[in-house]
Amino acid sequence: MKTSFPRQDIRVLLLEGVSPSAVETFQRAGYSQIERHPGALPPEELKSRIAEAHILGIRSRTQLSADVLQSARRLIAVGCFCIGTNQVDLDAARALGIPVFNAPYSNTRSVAELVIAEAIMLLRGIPQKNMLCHRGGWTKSAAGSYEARGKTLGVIGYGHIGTQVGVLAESLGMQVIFHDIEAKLALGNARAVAHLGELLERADVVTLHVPETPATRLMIGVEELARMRPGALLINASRGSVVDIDALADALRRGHLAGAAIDVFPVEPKGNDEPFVSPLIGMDNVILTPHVGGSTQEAQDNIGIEVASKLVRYSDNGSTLSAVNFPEVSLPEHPRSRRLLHIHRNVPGVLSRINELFSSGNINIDAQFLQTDAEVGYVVIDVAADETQAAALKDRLAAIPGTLRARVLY
Ligand SMILES: NC(=O)C1=CN([C@@H]2O[C@H](COP(=O)(O)OP(=O)(O)OC[C@H]3O[C@@H](n4cnc5c(N)ncnc54)[C@H](O)[C@@H]3O)[C@@H](O)[C@H]2O)C=CC1
Ligand SMILES: O=C(O)CCC(=O)C(=O)O
Repeated sequence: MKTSFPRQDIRVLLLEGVSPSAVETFQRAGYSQIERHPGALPPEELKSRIAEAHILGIRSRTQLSADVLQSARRLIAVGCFCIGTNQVDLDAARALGIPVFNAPYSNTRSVAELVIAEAIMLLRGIPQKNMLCHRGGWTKSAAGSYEARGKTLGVIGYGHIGTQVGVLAESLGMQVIFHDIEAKLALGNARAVAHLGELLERADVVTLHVPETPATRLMIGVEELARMRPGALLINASRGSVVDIDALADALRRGHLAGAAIDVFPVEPKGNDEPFVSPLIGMDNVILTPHVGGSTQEAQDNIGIEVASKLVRYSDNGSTLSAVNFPEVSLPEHPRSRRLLHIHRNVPGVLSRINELFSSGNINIDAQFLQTDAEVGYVVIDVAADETQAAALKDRLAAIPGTLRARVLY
């Protein structure tokens, strides 16, 4: 397997309409083999395409399972051009020596703005009024229409997005309560509640901002919906797996909830040419959006630059800073040395074999960096060697038992 290349030989595959700003970032760094697809690929095509790619960029729809990743023989890194990384089997990627990067803040504000807009629209009953006007009807009435001021917003998951939503909601005069599994600094006048049930019982508007994890799967089901106040509103711009969508449809049909705004679904179309199917279709009091919480020009431009820069930095320099599944190493430049990267299973004996290789060969090490986690070790070695010597060293490193990936940087 060839794992060391000049930049112009590195193949970058960008799926799901990743922003052109990513392409420009790669090009500016000297990468020329960049392929960009507007949608996600079906599993079999994905497998055959990533077998040839060295760097892969995806958004939320591409499922990188352990099985798919097995096909990625040449892959050196994955970039999730979004916040969520639940679509990637991160452990499987790590076990193959593939770091995964994301953009943890670039679309935070976009999601928060949409959520606040939806809260106001739902409180005013605008979705129903809008639909009726489209059908030639007219409901000029204040019934069921409320100001946001003075209402209680319940934020579930008080992280980057949840806190932004809270700050914006307070500026409208809303009272903010939140529930999180971690102890969180409450911003402004926001208050943590004792447990999820209390939040559901007190909030006029409940908004979800948790990641997809085993614990958040179906965290809002029949019982939780029943605990919400009659006439309350639910907003979900987190992940579709978090809400029992059939139970939600039932609560809306029965009038227990007055409305909902849903951006994420248990099953989402792979691209804009696939049909969207949901039990919520046809409900006038529900705002349905096609997973666009983070889809603004500003967010996508920033994400493109941020994630592509991280991938370029890893590819050119070996830095794994802010990788979500990998030992993090922030590396200086290496202007006068060849840099060798060695990723291995963190088992006894590998490091001594590496050091032995250099000492027995009488090779001068300019600098060495090491970071490990429970499963993976990442060693970076700068040596005074010419290109041929460095390539030979890389081959000998790759032959050490336990090696996952070995690379020499140009
Ligand atoms: N609709 C869209 O386009 C977008 C959706 N998202 C989704 O929003 C999620 C949240 O994003 P961020 O705020 O940036 O993440 P974050 O990691 O900053 O915050 C998540 C918060 O949820 C909390 N949490 C985790 N498990 C929990 C549980 N079981 N119960 C209560 N709280 C729990 C965490 O402690 C953390 O404070 C992302 O993971 C992603 O799935 C993110 C961006 C765009
Ligand atoms: O815009 C996207 O592709 C996905 C946005 C999202 O859900 C995320 O950033 O986690």
